[in-house]
Amino acid sequence: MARKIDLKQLSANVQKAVEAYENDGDDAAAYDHALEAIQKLQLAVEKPGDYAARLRYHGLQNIAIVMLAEMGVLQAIAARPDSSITVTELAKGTGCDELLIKRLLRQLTTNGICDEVAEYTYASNHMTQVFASPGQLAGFRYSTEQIFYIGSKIRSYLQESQVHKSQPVKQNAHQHAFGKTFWQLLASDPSAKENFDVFMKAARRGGHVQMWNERYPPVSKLKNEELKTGEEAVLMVDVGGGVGGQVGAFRKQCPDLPGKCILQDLPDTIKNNSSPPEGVELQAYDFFTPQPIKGARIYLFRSVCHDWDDSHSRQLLANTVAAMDPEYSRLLIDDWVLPDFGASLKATNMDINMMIMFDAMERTKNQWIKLLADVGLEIVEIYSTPGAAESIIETRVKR
Ligand SMILES: C[S@@+](CC[C@H](N)C(=O)[O-])C[C@H]1O[C@@H](n2cnc3c(N)ncnc32)[C@H](O)[C@@H]1O
Repeated sequence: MARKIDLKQLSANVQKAVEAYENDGDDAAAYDHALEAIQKLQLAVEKPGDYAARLRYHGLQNIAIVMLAEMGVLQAIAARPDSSITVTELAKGTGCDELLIKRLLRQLTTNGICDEVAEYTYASNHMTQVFASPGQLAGFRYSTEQIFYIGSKIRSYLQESQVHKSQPVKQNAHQHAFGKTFWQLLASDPSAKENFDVFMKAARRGGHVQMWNERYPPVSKLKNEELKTGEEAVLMVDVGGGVGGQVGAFRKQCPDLPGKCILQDLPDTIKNNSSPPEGVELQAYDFFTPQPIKGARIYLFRSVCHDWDDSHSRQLLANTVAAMDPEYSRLLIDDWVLPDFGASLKATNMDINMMIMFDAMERTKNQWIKLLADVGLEIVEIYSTPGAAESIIETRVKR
């Protein structure tokens, strides 16, 4: 039965939502509402077959972006923010084939990633500047090299594993495709490892990411607390903190608070960290072993548990819980807290990403409560910022 759709109402909704966004471009909720209204209208207008084709060929856009980035074309356009550039100039400047550049840029301009201002002449726009940045390009490489490859094996994965029939997972989809876990792959492939670290360090969700300390109001009250002092006192440990963007931002915000700030990650990540954050100590640490830093004020796990299934998450959390001072320490999780109804596409994308990479997941509030209780933690408060993807879950040792 054909659905009855009130296009007039949907376009009136768009107008209203866009006006609200125009009035306050910094209002994250207004931004989300505007995009949601536009998407509803687009889906109401678009014919199902066209929508299916759009999704089917979506990956080709990622492929074109990666090719143009490898060729240096995207960066060359972005390097000229105030003037246009012809295909002949691009071919000369990059040493790449003119016809290939024309074909790939035809694709990119239809997507608005740069502008076609005259025949075979292109200009950078606000999208080009962001898309050509190292962090975004690392993200596109990750999607083509990791996600697409797993996608090419997903049917054989289901057939062999029968996970969809609730069979226990012996291998996750990444292992099935690559013959190794994601972490083993990074350990054996320095270029994939470097790419992943660049991706993680960047504002990978398009510049809307706020650092944890901007989304966790109690940071501003730390100065009023009686914090531990002395050589051994530790203010914050960023566990599995990657290259240290989060702990670095915190140290910068609170340079005068007593206690060390420590960045922990796998030995290779620590060894390869060429620009460690100022005022932060680096420590190689495997979070499946006992936490060596006892009684820190804050232990942060940002985008860590979502990489692991419940059993591994319990192990890695328990290692730090054992090191906490029950009165003084707080363990913070910075991850998605999914709603039980009406999850966004951003959230569901990340959940499926975690499923195929790690047989892991983004969790709902009830799933977090259960997982944290299993390791002896209780939730003090969940801080969610409008427009931000993840929430900060503040926990303490159960009383
Ligand atoms: C998704 S990244 C998140 C990085 C960082 N917290 C952030 O939000 O940008 C997960 C991090 O966990 C680290 N990791 C993976 N296995 C680990 C282990 N066994 N011990 C310590 N860190 C580990 C990875 O090297 C990576 O830096």
